[in-house]
Amino acid sequence: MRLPPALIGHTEEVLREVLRFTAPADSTLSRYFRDHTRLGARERGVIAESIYGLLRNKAVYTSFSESGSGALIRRMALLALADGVGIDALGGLTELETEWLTRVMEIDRNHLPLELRVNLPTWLFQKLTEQLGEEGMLAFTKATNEPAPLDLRVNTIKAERDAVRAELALAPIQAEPTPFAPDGLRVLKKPSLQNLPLFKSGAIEVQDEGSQLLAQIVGAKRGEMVVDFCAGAGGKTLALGAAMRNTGRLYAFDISEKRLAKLKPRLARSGLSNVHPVLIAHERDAKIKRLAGKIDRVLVDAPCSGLGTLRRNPDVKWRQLPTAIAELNVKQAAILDSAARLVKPGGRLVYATCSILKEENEAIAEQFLATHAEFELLPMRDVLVEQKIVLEMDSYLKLSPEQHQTDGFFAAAFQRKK
Ligand SMILES: C[S@@+](CC[C@H](N)C(=O)[O-])C[C@H]1O[C@@H](n2cnc3c(N)ncnc32)[C@H](O)[C@@H]1O
Repeated sequence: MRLPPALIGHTEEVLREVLRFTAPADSTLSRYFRDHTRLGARERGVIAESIYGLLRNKAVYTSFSESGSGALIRRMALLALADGVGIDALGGLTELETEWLTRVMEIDRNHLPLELRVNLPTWLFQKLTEQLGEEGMLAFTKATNEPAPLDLRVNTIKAERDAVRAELALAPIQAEPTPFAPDGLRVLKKPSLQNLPLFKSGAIEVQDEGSQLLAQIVGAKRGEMVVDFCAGAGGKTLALGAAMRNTGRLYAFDISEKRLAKLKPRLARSGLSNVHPVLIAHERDAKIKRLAGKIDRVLVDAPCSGLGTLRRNPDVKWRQLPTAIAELNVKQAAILDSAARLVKPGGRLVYATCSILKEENEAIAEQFLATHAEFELLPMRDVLVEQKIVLEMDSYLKLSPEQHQTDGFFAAAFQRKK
Protein backbone atom coordinates (compact mmCIF):
# COMPACT_ATOMS: atom_id res chain seq x y z
CA MET A 1 0.00 0.00 0.00
CA ARG A 2 1.27 3.46 -0.93
CA LEU A 3 2.10 5.87 1.84
CA PRO A 4 0.10 9.13 1.94
CA PRO A 5 1.72 12.05 0.08
CA ALA A 6 1.73 14.13 3.31
CA LEU A 7 4.38 11.80 4.70
CA ILE A 8 7.06 13.45 2.59
CA GLY A 9 6.14 16.85 4.02
CA HIS A 10 6.28 15.51 7.58
CA THR A 11 9.68 13.93 6.98
CA GLU A 12 10.94 17.20 5.49
CA GLU A 13 9.70 19.15 8.49
CA VAL A 14 11.34 16.87 11.06
CA LEU A 15 14.50 16.76 9.00
CA ARG A 16 14.76 20.54 8.84
CA GLU A 17 14.61 20.63 12.64
CA VAL A 18 16.98 17.69 13.18
CA LEU A 19 19.60 19.16 10.85
CA ARG A 20 19.79 22.29 12.98
CA PHE A 21 21.51 20.00 15.52
CA THR A 22 20.28 22.06 18.43
CA ALA A 23 18.78 19.02 20.19
CA PRO A 24 19.30 15.24 20.02
CA ALA A 25 17.41 13.67 17.08
CA ASP A 26 15.35 11.37 19.32
CA SER A 27 13.96 14.28 21.35
CA THR A 28 13.14 16.26 18.18
CA LEU A 29 11.26 13.23 16.85
CA SER A 30 9.37 12.67 20.12
CA ARG A 31 8.34 16.32 20.22
CA TYR A 32 7.14 16.22 16.60
CA PHE A 33 5.06 13.09 17.24
CA ARG A 34 3.58 14.67 20.39
CA ASP A 35 2.55 17.69 18.32
CA HIS A 36 1.14 15.53 15.48
CA THR A 37 -0.98 12.96 17.24
CA ARG A 38 -2.87 12.05 14.07
CA LEU A 39 0.12 10.32 12.57
CA GLY A 40 -0.42 6.57 12.69
CA ALA A 41 2.06 4.00 14.01
CA ARG A 42 3.25 2.99 10.54
CA GLU A 43 3.78 6.60 9.47
CA ARG A 44 5.71 7.37 12.64
CA GLY A 45 7.85 4.32 12.08
CA VAL A 46 8.63 5.32 8.49
CA ILE A 47 9.46 8.92 9.47
CA ALA A 48 11.71 7.84 12.37
CA GLU A 49 13.52 5.25 10.25
CA SER A 50 14.05 7.81 7.48
CA ILE A 51 15.48 10.38 9.88
CA TYR A 52 17.90 7.83 11.38
CA GLY A 53 18.72 6.57 7.89
CA LEU A 54 19.49 10.08 6.81
CA LEU A 55 21.77 10.70 9.78
CA ARG A 56 23.63 7.49 8.95
CA ASN A 57 23.90 8.34 5.24
CA LYS A 58 24.08 12.12 5.31
CA ALA A 59 27.31 12.45 3.34
CA VAL A 60 26.06 10.20 0.51
CA TYR A 61 22.65 11.87 0.38
CA THR A 62 24.24 15.33 0.35
CA SER A 63 26.34 14.31 -2.61
CA PHE A 64 23.36 12.73 -4.44
CA SER A 65 21.27 15.83 -3.77
CA GLU A 66 23.66 17.95 -5.80
CA SER A 67 21.68 16.69 -8.81
CA GLY A 68 17.88 16.92 -9.08
CA SER A 69 15.75 19.99 -8.62
CA GLY A 70 13.47 21.58 -6.04
CA ALA A 71 14.24 22.24 -2.38
CA LEU A 72 17.38 20.50 -1.10
CA ILE A 73 15.69 19.35 2.09
CA ARG A 74 12.96 17.62 0.04
CA ARG A 75 15.56 15.79 -2.04
CA MET A 76 17.30 14.62 1.15
CA ALA A 77 13.96 13.46 2.60
CA LEU A 78 13.10 11.61 -0.61
CA LEU A 79 16.42 9.75 -0.57
CA ALA A 80 15.92 8.71 3.04
CA LEU A 81 12.35 7.57 2.39
CA ALA A 82 13.31 5.72 -0.80
CA ASP A 83 16.09 3.88 1.05
CA GLY A 84 13.67 3.02 3.83
CA VAL A 85 10.51 1.90 2.03
CA GLY A 86 11.38 1.93 -1.71
CA ILE A 87 10.32 4.44 -4.37
CA ASP A 88 7.13 2.54 -5.25
CA ALA A 89 5.72 2.95 -1.72
CA LEU A 90 5.95 6.75 -1.87
CA GLY A 91 2.80 8.67 -2.72
CA GLY A 92 2.93 12.23 -4.08
CA LEU A 93 6.13 12.13 -6.15
CA THR A 94 6.25 14.27 -9.31
CA GLU A 95 7.35 12.64 -12.54
CA LEU A 96 10.67 14.48 -12.40
CA GLU A 97 11.25 13.34 -8.83
CA THR A 98 10.49 9.71 -9.67
CA GLU A 99 12.89 9.90 -12.59
CA TRP A 100 15.67 11.49 -10.50
CA LEU A 101 15.20 9.11 -7.55
CA THR A 102 15.25 6.06 -9.83
CA ARG A 103 18.49 7.29 -11.35
CA VAL A 104 20.35 8.05 -8.10
CA MET A 105 19.11 4.91 -6.34
CA GLU A 106 20.77 2.87 -9.07
CA ILE A 107 24.23 4.29 -8.32
CA ASP A 108 26.51 1.60 -6.87
CA ARG A 109 27.50 3.09 -3.52
CA ASN A 110 30.46 0.73 -3.23
CA HIS A 111 32.19 2.78 -5.89
CA LEU A 112 31.83 6.13 -4.15
CA PRO A 113 34.92 7.76 -2.61
CA LEU A 114 35.76 6.28 0.80
CA GLU A 115 35.03 9.48 2.72
CA LEU A 116 31.48 9.50 1.35
CA ARG A 117 30.88 5.80 1.88
CA VAL A 118 31.77 5.93 5.57
CA ASN A 119 29.46 8.89 6.12
CA LEU A 120 31.63 10.71 8.61
CA PRO A 121 32.49 14.38 8.93
CA THR A 122 36.02 14.97 7.62
CA TRP A 123 37.62 15.61 11.02
CA LEU A 124 36.24 12.34 12.42
CA PHE A 125 37.10 10.38 9.29
CA GLN A 126 40.71 11.54 9.65
CA LYS A 127 40.86 10.94 13.40
CA LEU A 128 39.42 7.43 13.23
CA THR A 129 41.62 6.45 10.29
CA GLU A 130 44.66 7.67 12.24
CA GLN A 131 43.56 5.79 15.35
CA LEU A 132 42.14 2.54 13.94
CA GLY A 133 43.75 2.32 10.49
CA GLU A 134 41.59 2.27 7.36
CA GLU A 135 40.34 -1.28 7.91
CA GLY A 136 39.49 -0.64 11.57
CA MET A 137 37.71 2.61 10.73
CA LEU A 138 35.66 0.83 8.05
CA ALA A 139 34.73 -2.02 10.40
CA PHE A 140 33.67 0.48 13.07
CA THR A 141 31.55 2.60 10.74
CA LYS A 142 29.91 -0.50 9.24
CA ALA A 143 29.02 -1.77 12.71
CA THR A 144 27.60 1.59 13.74
CA ASN A 145 25.13 1.35 10.85
CA GLU A 146 23.70 -1.90 12.21
CA PRO A 147 20.85 -1.60 14.71
CA ALA A 148 21.91 -2.05 18.34
CA PRO A 149 20.54 -5.16 20.05
CA LEU A 150 18.10 -4.79 22.93
CA ASP A 151 19.87 -5.83 26.13
CA LEU A 152 18.34 -6.23 29.57
CA ARG A 153 19.98 -6.42 32.97
CA VAL A 154 18.32 -8.72 35.43
CA ASN A 155 18.01 -7.09 38.83
CA THR A 156 19.49 -9.85 40.98
CA ILE A 157 17.86 -8.37 44.08
CA LYS A 158 14.53 -9.46 42.64
CA ALA A 159 15.10 -12.29 40.20
CA GLU A 160 17.53 -14.68 38.57
CA ARG A 161 18.55 -14.60 34.94
CA ASP A 162 17.28 -18.09 34.04
CA ALA A 163 13.91 -17.50 35.70
CA VAL A 164 13.50 -14.16 33.91
CA ARG A 165 14.41 -15.78 30.62
CA ALA A 166 11.77 -18.46 31.20
CA GLU A 167 9.13 -15.87 32.13
CA LEU A 168 9.95 -13.79 29.04
CA ALA A 169 9.53 -16.90 26.90
CA LEU A 170 5.90 -17.13 28.07
CA ALA A 171 5.23 -13.55 26.86
CA PRO A 172 6.44 -14.83 24.22
CA ILE A 173 9.74 -12.94 24.11
CA GLN A 174 12.86 -14.80 23.12
CA ALA A 175 16.05 -13.82 24.93
CA GLU A 176 19.58 -15.22 25.15
CA PRO A 177 22.14 -14.71 27.90
CA THR A 178 24.55 -11.90 26.92
CA PRO A 179 27.98 -13.25 25.94
CA PHE A 180 29.99 -11.41 28.64
CA ALA A 181 27.81 -9.73 31.27
CA PRO A 182 26.67 -12.22 33.93
CA ASP A 183 23.23 -10.67 34.54
CA GLY A 184 22.40 -9.69 30.96
CA LEU A 185 19.83 -10.97 28.49
CA ARG A 186 19.74 -10.11 24.80
CA VAL A 187 16.22 -9.89 23.44
CA LEU A 188 16.07 -11.21 19.90
CA LYS A 189 13.32 -8.97 18.56
CA LYS A 190 12.41 -5.54 19.88
CA PRO A 191 9.12 -5.90 21.71
CA SER A 192 7.73 -3.21 23.96
CA LEU A 193 8.70 -4.09 27.53
CA GLN A 194 7.16 -1.21 29.49
CA ASN A 195 3.95 -3.09 30.34
CA LEU A 196 5.51 -6.40 31.29
CA PRO A 197 5.06 -7.34 34.97
CA LEU A 198 8.81 -8.14 34.97
CA PHE A 199 9.56 -4.53 34.05
CA LYS A 200 6.99 -2.95 36.35
CA SER A 201 8.24 -4.99 39.30
CA GLY A 202 11.84 -3.87 38.71
CA ALA A 203 13.14 -7.36 37.85
CA ILE A 204 14.58 -6.06 34.57
CA GLU A 205 16.10 -2.83 33.28
CA VAL A 206 17.07 -2.01 29.71
CA GLN A 207 20.85 -1.62 29.61
CA ASP A 208 23.47 -2.21 26.93
CA GLU A 209 25.77 -5.10 27.77
CA GLY A 210 28.77 -2.77 27.66
CA SER A 211 27.19 -0.53 30.26
CA GLN A 212 26.56 -3.55 32.47
CA LEU A 213 30.22 -4.52 32.19
CA LEU A 214 31.34 -1.05 33.28
CA ALA A 215 29.33 -1.39 36.48
CA GLN A 216 30.64 -4.93 36.97
CA ILE A 217 34.33 -3.99 36.87
CA VAL A 218 33.84 -1.55 39.74
CA GLY A 219 33.62 -4.76 41.78
CA ALA A 220 31.26 -3.26 44.39
CA LYS A 221 30.55 -5.61 47.29
CA ARG A 222 28.22 -6.00 50.25
CA GLY A 223 28.54 -3.38 52.96
CA GLU A 224 30.90 -1.06 51.06
CA MET A 225 30.86 2.71 50.61
CA VAL A 226 30.56 3.41 46.90
CA VAL A 227 30.19 6.60 44.85
CA ASP A 228 28.75 6.81 41.34
CA PHE A 229 30.19 10.24 40.60
CA CYS A 230 28.33 10.96 37.33
CA ALA A 231 25.20 8.93 38.01
CA GLY A 232 22.84 10.65 35.56
CA ALA A 233 19.55 8.75 35.36
CA GLY A 234 21.24 5.93 37.23
CA GLY A 235 21.72 3.09 34.74
CA LYS A 236 24.95 2.05 36.42
CA THR A 237 23.85 3.12 39.90
CA LEU A 238 21.13 0.46 39.83
CA ALA A 239 23.60 -2.20 38.75
CA LEU A 240 26.04 -1.16 41.49
CA GLY A 241 23.32 -1.17 44.15
CA ALA A 242 22.31 -4.70 43.17
CA ALA A 243 25.96 -5.86 43.20
CA MET A 244 26.12 -4.51 46.79
CA ARG A 245 23.06 -6.68 47.57
CA ASN A 246 21.23 -3.58 48.77
CA THR A 247 23.64 -3.10 51.69
CA GLY A 248 26.30 -0.46 52.46
CA ARG A 249 25.93 3.05 51.06
CA LEU A 250 25.88 4.10 47.46
CA TYR A 251 26.02 7.82 46.67
CA ALA A 252 24.70 8.87 43.27
CA PHE A 253 26.16 12.28 42.39
CA ASP A 254 25.27 14.40 39.41
CA ILE A 255 25.09 18.07 38.49
CA SER A 256 21.82 17.59 36.61
CA GLU A 257 18.66 17.76 38.69
CA LYS A 258 16.65 16.57 35.68
CA ARG A 259 18.71 13.42 35.24
CA LEU A 260 18.71 12.60 38.96
CA ALA A 261 14.92 13.03 38.94
CA LYS A 262 14.74 10.27 36.31
CA LEU A 263 16.62 7.99 38.68
CA LYS A 264 13.85 8.23 41.33
CA PRO A 265 11.17 6.04 39.66
CA ARG A 266 13.79 3.53 38.57
CA LEU A 267 15.07 3.35 42.14
CA ALA A 268 11.54 2.82 43.44
CA ARG A 269 11.01 -0.08 41.02
CA SER A 270 14.40 -1.62 41.78
CA GLY A 271 13.71 -2.19 45.46
CA LEU A 272 17.08 -0.69 46.40
CA SER A 273 17.27 1.27 49.63
CA ASN A 274 21.04 1.76 49.80
CA VAL A 275 21.17 4.53 47.17
CA HIS A 276 21.51 8.21 48.13
CA PRO A 277 21.12 10.62 45.22
CA VAL A 278 23.03 13.87 45.78
CA LEU A 279 22.75 16.90 43.54
CA ILE A 280 26.15 18.63 43.33
CA ALA A 281 26.90 22.04 41.85
CA HIS A 282 30.18 20.96 40.24
CA GLU A 283 32.93 18.39 40.75
CA ARG A 284 34.51 20.33 43.60
CA ASP A 285 31.26 20.86 45.54
CA ALA A 286 31.82 21.00 49.32
CA LYS A 287 29.38 18.06 49.74
CA ILE A 288 32.06 15.83 48.25
CA LYS A 289 34.85 16.88 50.58
CA ARG A 290 33.39 15.29 53.70
CA LEU A 291 33.64 11.86 52.04
CA ALA A 292 37.33 12.31 51.16
CA GLY A 293 39.39 9.16 51.80
CA LYS A 294 36.34 7.19 52.98
CA ILE A 295 35.09 5.46 49.85
CA ASP A 296 35.86 1.89 48.79
CA ARG A 297 34.95 2.30 45.12
CA VAL A 298 34.29 5.29 42.91
CA LEU A 299 32.91 5.14 39.39
CA VAL A 300 33.46 8.14 37.12
CA ASP A 301 31.19 7.57 34.12
CA ALA A 302 32.39 10.82 32.63
CA PRO A 303 30.50 13.20 30.34
CA CYS A 304 31.93 12.46 26.89
CA SER A 305 31.39 12.88 23.15
CA GLY A 306 29.15 9.79 23.01
CA LEU A 307 30.88 8.68 19.81
CA GLY A 308 30.64 5.07 21.01
CA THR A 309 26.86 5.19 20.77
CA LEU A 310 26.49 5.96 17.05
CA ARG A 311 24.30 2.90 16.48
CA ARG A 312 21.63 4.52 18.67
CA ASN A 313 22.51 8.17 18.17
CA PRO A 314 23.78 8.64 14.62
CA ASP A 315 23.34 12.42 14.96
CA VAL A 316 26.22 12.58 17.45
CA LYS A 317 28.85 12.41 14.72
CA TRP A 318 27.36 15.45 13.00
CA ARG A 319 26.72 17.35 16.24
CA GLN A 320 30.15 16.89 17.83
CA LEU A 321 33.03 19.20 17.03
CA PRO A 322 36.75 18.91 17.84
CA THR A 323 36.56 22.10 19.91
CA ALA A 324 33.81 20.62 22.09
CA ILE A 325 35.89 17.48 22.60
CA ALA A 326 38.87 19.55 23.74
CA GLU A 327 36.58 21.24 26.30
CA LEU A 328 35.29 17.85 27.42
CA ASN A 329 38.87 16.64 27.96
CA VAL A 330 39.45 19.44 30.47
CA LYS A 331 36.21 18.53 32.27
CA GLN A 332 36.97 14.79 32.26
CA ALA A 333 40.40 15.34 33.86
CA ALA A 334 38.92 17.73 36.46
CA ILE A 335 36.14 15.31 37.43
CA LEU A 336 38.54 12.37 37.69
CA ASP A 337 40.94 14.43 39.78
CA SER A 338 38.21 15.44 42.21
CA ALA A 339 36.64 11.98 42.39
CA ALA A 340 40.05 10.48 43.20
CA ARG A 341 40.10 12.36 46.53
CA LEU A 342 37.24 10.18 47.76
CA VAL A 343 39.04 6.86 47.36
CA LYS A 344 40.45 5.30 50.53
CA PRO A 345 43.82 3.49 50.61
CA GLY A 346 43.44 0.21 48.74
CA GLY A 347 40.20 1.48 47.18
CA ARG A 348 39.29 1.41 43.48
CA LEU A 349 38.63 4.24 41.05
CA VAL A 350 37.12 3.47 37.63
CA TYR A 351 37.18 6.03 34.82
CA ALA A 352 34.78 5.24 31.97
CA THR A 353 33.38 6.80 28.81
CA CYS A 354 31.10 5.81 25.94
CA SER A 355 33.63 7.20 23.49
CA ILE A 356 36.16 5.54 21.22
CA LEU A 357 38.48 8.54 20.94
CA LYS A 358 41.93 8.16 22.48
CA GLU A 359 41.96 11.72 23.78
CA GLU A 360 38.89 11.02 25.94
CA ASN A 361 40.16 7.60 27.00
CA GLU A 362 43.79 6.47 27.17
CA ALA A 363 45.06 10.06 27.20
CA ILE A 364 42.98 10.96 30.29
CA ALA A 365 44.00 7.73 32.07
CA GLU A 366 47.69 8.28 31.29
CA GLN A 367 47.58 11.90 32.35
CA PHE A 368 45.89 10.85 35.61
CA LEU A 369 48.57 8.26 36.38
CA ALA A 370 51.33 10.73 35.54
CA THR A 371 49.95 13.30 38.00
CA HIS A 372 48.72 10.97 40.77
CA ALA A 373 51.62 8.91 42.08
CA GLU A 374 49.37 7.68 44.91
CA PHE A 375 47.40 5.60 42.36
CA GLU A 376 48.43 2.64 40.24
CA LEU A 377 46.76 1.08 37.22
CA LEU A 378 44.85 -2.14 37.84
CA PRO A 379 45.33 -3.94 34.52
CA MET A 380 41.92 -4.69 33.07
CA ARG A 381 42.87 -8.29 32.27
CA ASP A 382 43.24 -8.86 36.06
CA VAL A 383 40.00 -7.07 36.90
CA LEU A 384 38.14 -9.21 34.36
CA VAL A 385 39.59 -12.42 35.85
CA GLU A 386 38.54 -11.20 39.31
CA GLN A 387 35.01 -10.63 37.99
CA LYS A 388 35.00 -13.96 36.11
CA ILE A 389 34.31 -12.19 32.82
CA VAL A 390 35.77 -14.00 29.85
CA LEU A 391 37.00 -11.17 27.67
CA GLU A 392 40.49 -10.60 26.33
CA MET A 393 41.77 -7.17 27.29
CA ASP A 394 45.12 -5.68 28.15
CA SER A 395 45.53 -2.57 30.34
CA TYR A 396 42.10 -1.08 29.64
CA LEU A 397 38.57 -2.19 28.81
CA LYS A 398 37.86 -1.27 25.20
CA LEU A 399 34.52 -2.44 23.88
CA SER A 400 33.31 -1.80 20.37
CA PRO A 401 30.23 -2.59 18.27
CA GLU A 402 32.32 -4.35 15.62
CA GLN A 403 34.06 -6.67 18.07
CA HIS A 404 31.68 -7.11 20.99
CA GLN A 405 28.24 -6.07 19.67
CA THR A 406 28.10 -3.50 22.46
CA ASP A 407 28.29 0.26 22.21
CA GLY A 408 31.83 1.65 22.16
CA PHE A 409 33.05 1.92 25.76
CA PHE A 410 36.34 2.56 27.51
CA ALA A 411 37.30 1.98 31.13
CA ALA A 412 40.45 2.22 33.19
CA ALA A 413 40.68 0.96 36.79
CA PHE A 414 43.06 2.48 39.32
CA GLN A 415 43.85 1.53 42.90
CA ARG A 416 44.97 3.92 45.61
CA LYS A 417 48.19 2.53 47.03
CA LYS A 418 47.92 1.28 50.62
C1 LIG B 1 27.73 9.50 30.64
S1 LIG B 1 26.58 10.37 31.56
C2 LIG B 1 26.23 9.29 32.90
C3 LIG B 1 25.37 8.14 32.58
C4 LIG B 1 24.98 7.31 33.80
N1 LIG B 1 26.12 6.94 34.61
C5 LIG B 1 24.24 6.04 33.41
O1 LIG B 1 24.79 4.95 33.50
O2 LIG B 1 23.08 6.16 33.02
C6 LIG B 1 27.55 11.63 32.32
C7 LIG B 1 26.86 12.39 33.43
O3 LIG B 1 27.83 13.28 33.99
C8 LIG B 1 27.12 14.36 34.52
N2 LIG B 1 28.09 15.43 34.81
C9 LIG B 1 28.55 16.39 33.99
N3 LIG B 1 29.44 17.16 34.64
C10 LIG B 1 29.56 16.67 35.89
C11 LIG B 1 30.31 17.04 37.03
N4 LIG B 1 31.13 18.10 36.99
N5 LIG B 1 30.19 16.32 38.15
C12 LIG B 1 29.35 15.24 38.19
N6 LIG B 1 28.59 14.85 37.14
C13 LIG B 1 28.70 15.55 36.01
C14 LIG B 1 26.09 14.65 33.47
O4 LIG B 1 25.00 15.38 34.00
C15 LIG B 1 25.69 13.24 33.02
O5 LIG B 1 24.55 12.80 33.70
